[in-house]
This record gives sequence, C-alpha cells and structure tokens, in this order.
Amino acid sequence: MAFLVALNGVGVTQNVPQRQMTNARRRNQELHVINTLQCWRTVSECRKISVEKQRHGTKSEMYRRGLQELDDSGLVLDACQDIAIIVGFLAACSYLLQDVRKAASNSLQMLTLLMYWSRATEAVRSAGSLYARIINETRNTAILQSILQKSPTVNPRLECPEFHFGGGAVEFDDLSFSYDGHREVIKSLSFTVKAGQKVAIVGQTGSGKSTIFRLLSRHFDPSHGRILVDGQDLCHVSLDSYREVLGIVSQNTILMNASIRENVAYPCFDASDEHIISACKAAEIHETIMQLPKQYDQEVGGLAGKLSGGENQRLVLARLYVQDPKIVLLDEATSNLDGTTEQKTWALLNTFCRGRTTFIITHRLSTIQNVDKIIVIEQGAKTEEGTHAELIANGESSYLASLKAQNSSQVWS
Ligand SMILES: Nc1ncnc2c1ncn2[C@@H]1O[C@H](COP(=O)(O)OP(=O)(O)OP(=O)(O)O)[C@@H](O)[C@H]1O
Repeated sequence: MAFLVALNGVGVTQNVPQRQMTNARRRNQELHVINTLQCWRTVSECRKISVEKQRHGTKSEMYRRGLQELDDSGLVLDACQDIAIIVGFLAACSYLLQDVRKAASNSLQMLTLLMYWSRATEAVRSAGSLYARIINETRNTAILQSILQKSPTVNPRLECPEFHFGGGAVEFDDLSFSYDGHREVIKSLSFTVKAGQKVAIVGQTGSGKSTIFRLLSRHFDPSHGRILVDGQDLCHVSLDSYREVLGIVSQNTILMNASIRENVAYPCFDASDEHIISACKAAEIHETIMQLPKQYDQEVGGLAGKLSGGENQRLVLARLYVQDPKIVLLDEATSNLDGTTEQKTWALLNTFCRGRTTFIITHRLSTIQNVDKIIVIEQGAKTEEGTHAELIANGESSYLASLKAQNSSQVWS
C-alpha cells in the first residue's frame, strides 16, 4: 500500500510541469483568437486570413498534443497503479491462503481483508486525482494572486471624503508623471484654470496631452505634485464622487454591446426616453437612429462596431448631454466628423459647455481660437500658455509657427 501511495505521489508530481505547459498553450491559443477577432479588419485588409488560420492551427495542434501527452502519461500512471494493485492483491491472497490452510485465519477474515484492499486502493486512486487537482489549482491561484497583488494605478482610498463641487476651478501644481517609474512623460507641469473656463491643450503627437487627461480623470495618480479641483487634492477625495461631475468624450470610445437607448443612458440608468431623445437630437443623431430597423432599440457596439465612426462619436456626445457633467474633457471629440458636421457639433458643444470647466485636446487649431486659454505641451512640459491672441502676438511662439505652417490644413504638426 505504501508503494502505491508513493507511486501516485511521484506520478502526479512529475505531471505538474506538463500540465502547466498545456495550460499555457491553451491560454496562448485563446489569446490568439481574441486578438485576431479584435484586429479582424487589419487581418482581412492585409490579406492575412490564411496566415492567422495557419497560426491558429499550429497553436491548436500544440495544445492538442499537450493534452494527448497528459493523457498518455495518465494512462502510464494508471497502468503502473493497476499492476501494483494486482501484484499487491495476489501477494495478500497467497499470504491469507497460507494462514487459512494453517487454520490461523478463517474465510471471513480473508473476505474482510480483500474488501479492505479493494476500498483502500480505490481511496489511494481518488487521493491521487485530488492531489493533482490541488496542485493545479494552487498554481492557478498563484497566477490569480500575482494579478490581484499588482498595485492599482490609483489609490482608491475608500475612507476619503466626498468631492464637493464648487464651480470647477482646476490647478496643476508642479505635477510630474511616469508610466513606468523611469521615463517622465509629464514634467513639472503647473497651470490654473478658473471655474467655467475653456482650456485647449495642444502639442505634437506623443507630447503628453492624453496623459494629462488620464491624470485629470484619475486613471493614474501623479508621481509628484498634485491636481487640485476646487481646492481639493484629487488623490484625497473619493474617486466615485469626483467622477460623478466629470464627462469625457474620447476619439475612440467603444460602445457597449447593447441598444442605442442603453448606450446613451449609460451614465444615468434612470434617464427618461424624452431626455435620451432630446440628447440625441442635440447631438444630431436622432434622424439617423430613426432610420434604423429597431430605432432606439437597435443593438450597437461590440467588436464589429455597427455604426460609422462619426455616428459612434455623435452617440457618445448624446451620452455626454444625458450625463450633464460639470467638468468636461473633450479628447479629439469631433475628429471623426466631416467638416460641416464638425462645425455644427462645435457650435452645439460651445453652447453645452458654457459655464462648465472644459478641457479640449485637438489637433485642429481652427476649433480652439475662442477658448479662454491655450496650453502648449512639448515632450511633457508646458512651453507656452495664453489666449489665441496672446500666443500669436509673440513672434517666437511655436503655436504661431504651427498655425502658419499648417494654415491650409489647420492641423497641429
Ligand atoms: N499606457 C502607457 N504606458 C506607457 N507609456 C505610455 C502609455 N500611454 C502613453 N504612453 C507614452 O506617453 C507619451 C505621451 O503619450 P500621450 O498619449 O499622452 O501623447 P499625446 O500627446 O496624447 O499623443 P497623440 O496626440 O498622438 O494622441 C508617449 O511617449 C507614449 O508612448
């Protein structure tokens, strides 16, 4: 019996690396499927469907082989166990038969021993498979734990006081930030915005504009310095209470896989139909919705994206109107719209944002000439700040240079 237990333990332990490798192959195969589906347009446009099929086939084959090897080694272990059980059984029988012959034991005792043997070997087998499961689950738990132990990008500080909106004055106070703890993406950034003002943040690609929005919407905490909103340090107020006053429109917002009604009402589940429809009218998407087969019940979103980029963006604007936030962040909010619709949308946005503190990221300088302040960012640092008139009055201004250089396209480069 001791030999059987040892055999089980050794067999299961030796299987552990193989089992882990098979699990890794399964994850690899699943990730490939998800990634290919997410990028299916690129795959199709680059004529790589057959390549991805082949890659999928290779990964599936590796996983299948891993499973097969696991099965094979399981069969070898089972066979060894069976042999050990039979040998043990025969040894016990011959020992007992001798005892019965010598009249040292009776046939009832022999039967009891045989039943004991059968139960004990069954228990050892079950213990073996339980041991294998425990080892497997322990490894999975270790992976899960390493994910759970990753430090969050923001400290949620559940005990923090609520944020109290007091008009929406914002101050960046000597703020620096690095994603990886090495390269500073935002460097000693300081500026103030009065309650209700409109501010544009402009700069070249990769200069750090969206990172400023991520910090302002508190997806990350600063590495140094602080952001004060109405005098309250964002790191020391509850995240939910702050996010309640914040409305964000980004260039590439992916819609939920749900109806148009649910998507537009997502920030306020109890929004009435009238409210949703008037928001969609304001975002100039109502007419398009009414032409869809199921109108406001039409399912949109998901990986395939069932609306055009511009229609998507207008739905996101409608969502902003439903949310009615006090502070608005617009990150290339109208970049997917055609010129005429963009102009109309900016007129609507200007009306909507009146009196709300508004931050705008845009490469189209023509849309920000009436804002209260323009901040120019270069490699994470503020290089210029002022109104459109102030910046163009400075002959050395990089804003002016960009405006002149791109006068025809009106795009920052
Ligand atoms: N999640 C991230 N992890 C690490 N580095 C990042 C991350 N997001 C952005 N970066 C880096 O931070 C820098 C600033 O990026 P950011 O997206 O803020 O630029 P941007 O000015 O908004 O650019 P664009 O105008 O192209 O949108 C870039 O060098 C970018 O590579």
